[in-house]
Amino acid sequence: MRPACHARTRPRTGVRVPSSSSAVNSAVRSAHVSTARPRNTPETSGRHHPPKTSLTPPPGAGAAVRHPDAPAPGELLGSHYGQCFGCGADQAHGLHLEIRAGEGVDVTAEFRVRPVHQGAPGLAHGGVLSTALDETMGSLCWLMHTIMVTGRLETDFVRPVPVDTVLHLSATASAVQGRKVFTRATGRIGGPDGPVAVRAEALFIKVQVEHFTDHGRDEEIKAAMADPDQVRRARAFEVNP
Ligand SMILES: CCCCCCCCCCCCCC(=O)SCCNC(=O)CCNC(=O)[C@H](O)C(C)(C)COP(=O)(O)OP(=O)(O)OC[C@H]1O[C@@H](n2cnc3c(N)ncnc32)[C@H](O)[C@@H]1OP(=O)(O)O
Repeated sequence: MRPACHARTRPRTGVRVPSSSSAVNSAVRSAHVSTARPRNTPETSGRHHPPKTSLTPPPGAGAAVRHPDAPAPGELLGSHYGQCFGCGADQAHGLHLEIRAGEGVDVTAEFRVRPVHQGAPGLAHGGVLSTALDETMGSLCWLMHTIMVTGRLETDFVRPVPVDTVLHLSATASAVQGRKVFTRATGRIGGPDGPVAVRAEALFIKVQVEHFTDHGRDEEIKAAMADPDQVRRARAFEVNP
């Protein structure tokens, strides 16, 4: 049940489509690239959170703890919501991640990049790769029996990921402090021990189920609450925080 929005900021009007590869090259070369560093202030970010260091667990943060009723190691976690872009089976263009529990507070998953996930020709879109990492880290909530949402996510894109590549994902929760859960993830290509193509660190914030019911669009919330399986899961979270 997570919102996934992509705002297109580039104006569509007045864009010339180059007709040859040399025209493409010159269009690329002449693109204006700003070197100004964005300021991260309450005015520009909307919130007053320290940027980089907030992904590093502070001294005194505790270890993430595997819930006694967490899925067994190797068990498929299943989708939390059929329409989820990351794990839902009902999303035609979604990532269809099937995520498995690890032995600690960790998970693994595989993601095959499809043509609908392209950014550059033949290559996965970086935002899609971030989504795969985000979803994998978000699924750690099942191992801790807590509900959490992404507060901050930082991705390193180390290698390009071609279409049809299987990205071998793994994620772990490194620490917990109050409502903050510190996580990290990697995506490898060529096998589970292959070279790292993408990696991320993220800060998840524990929330109550009202985070979704208060803010989600009514029709989806009503449908989700009418689904007995969703209700069972939401209740399980509330009685086993
Ligand atoms: C029916 C139900 C079914 C349920 C299904 C479950 C599905 C799960 C799906 C998973 C899908 C996959 C996952 C997805 O895609 S989840 C979708 C993407 N994420 C969101 O939409 C979240 C939107 N943001 C919010 O709602 C609020 O900002 C939240 C809830 C995150 C915090 O607002 P809230 O008012 O509650 O808390 P707070 O502001 O007092 O902050 C608390 C603490 O956290 C620290 N902090 C906060 N933000 C940041 C930041 N950016 N950098 C650094 N630090 C940050 C903050 O400093 C403070 O620290 P401290 O002062 O305590 O030290």
